Amino acid sequence: MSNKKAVLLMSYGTPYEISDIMGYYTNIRNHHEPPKPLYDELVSRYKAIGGTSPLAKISDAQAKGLQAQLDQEFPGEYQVFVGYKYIHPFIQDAVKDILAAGIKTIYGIPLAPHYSAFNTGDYHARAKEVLVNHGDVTYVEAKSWWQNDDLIHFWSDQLVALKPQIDQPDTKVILSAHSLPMSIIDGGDSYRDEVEANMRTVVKTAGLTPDQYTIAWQSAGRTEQKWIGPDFVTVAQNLIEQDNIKHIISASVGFINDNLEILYDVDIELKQAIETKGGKLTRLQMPNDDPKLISALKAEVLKLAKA
Ligand SMILES: CC1=C(CCC(=O)O)c2cc3nc(cc4[nH]c(cc5[nH]c(cc1n2)c(C)c5CCC(=O)O)c(CCC(=O)O)c4C)C(CCC(=O)O)=C3C
Ligand SMILES: [Fe+2]
Repeated sequence: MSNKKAVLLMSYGTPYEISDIMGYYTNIRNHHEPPKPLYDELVSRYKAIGGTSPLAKISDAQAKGLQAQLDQEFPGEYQVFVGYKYIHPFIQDAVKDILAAGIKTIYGIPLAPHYSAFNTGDYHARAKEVLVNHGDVTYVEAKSWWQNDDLIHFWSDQLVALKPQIDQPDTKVILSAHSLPMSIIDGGDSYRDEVEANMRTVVKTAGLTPDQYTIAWQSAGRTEQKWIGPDFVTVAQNLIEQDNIKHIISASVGFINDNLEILYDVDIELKQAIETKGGKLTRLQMPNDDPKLISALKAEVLKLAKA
C-alpha cells in the first residue's frame, strides 16, 4: 500500500525502429495486417523523416519534465508512467505496473489535448479495463485540456511574435489539426468542435482579425470515406493561386509534438505543395517538452487531484 499517486500519460505511440512498423500499423488497423503498398508507403514516410519519429523521445522528456516539476512541489507524492495505445509499453501494461507498485490513485491524462471518444476516450477505456477487478483503485480522467492558459499562450505568443508578417496582406495563417472520418463526427464525437474552439481561442488571444487566418485539416487517411475538410494542402494552394497569398504560416494546434504528421505532412508535403506554387511556408514550433507544456500537464494533474 502506497500513498503515492500515479500520473498515467497516454498516447498513440510510435515505432522505435523500422522493424516495428509492421506490428504497429497492424495494431492501428485493428489487428489486420496492412496491404503491402500501404505498408511500403508508411515506411517511406518514416524514412523521409530520418527512419523513425522523435515522438518516443519527446514523450519520455514530457514524462521526466512533469516528474521533476511535481517532485519539486510535492516531493515523493507522484510517480509518472507512460503508456501507448499501439506499441509497448502499452497502456494496459503501464496500469499493471502501477498496480504492482501498490498505488491506489491514478490520474489518466492523454498526451492529446482534445477529447475524442474514438481516440482519447479509448485511451481511458484501455486503462480502466485493467481495473475492473480492483475496486480499491481510483481512476480519475482528464477529458480535454486544450483550454489550459499555458498551452493557449504557447501558440498565441508565437503568432504575436510574427504579427509584423501576419499584418502583411500577402500572408495567411492556416490553423490545422488531424482530420477524422466524417462518420465519427456525425456519430456525435466532440473532436471537431473542441479543435475549432481551441483554434478560435488561440487567434483571439493573439489578436488576429478574421481575414488573417483560416481553419483546415491535415493528414486524412487515403480511404474512400469522407474525412473532415478542407484539407490544408488544397487550402494553401488555393490561397496562393486565387487570393494572392505568398506566405503561409502553419500552426498545427491539433498536436503537441513533433511527429510524423508534422515532420512529414507539414515540413515535407505541405512545404513542397506551397513552394511548387511559388509561395513560402513558416511553421510554428510544437510544444514538445517546453516548460509551458509541462506546466499545462502539471495544472491538469492538480485539477484532477482536487476533483
Ligand atoms: C485524430 C488523430 C490524431 C491526433 C490525436 C493524437 O495525437 O492522439 C492522431 C495522431 C497520430 N497518429 C499517428 C500515426 C498514425 N496514425 C495512422 C492512422 C490514423 N490516425 C487517425 C487519427 C489520429 N491520429 C486515424 C483516424 C487514422 C486512420 C486509421 C484507422 O483507424 O484505420 C497511421 C496509419 C497510417 C496512416 O494512415 O498514416 C499512423 C502511422 C501518430 C504517431 C506519428 C509518429 O510516429 O510520429 C500520432 C501522434
Ligand atoms: Fe493517427
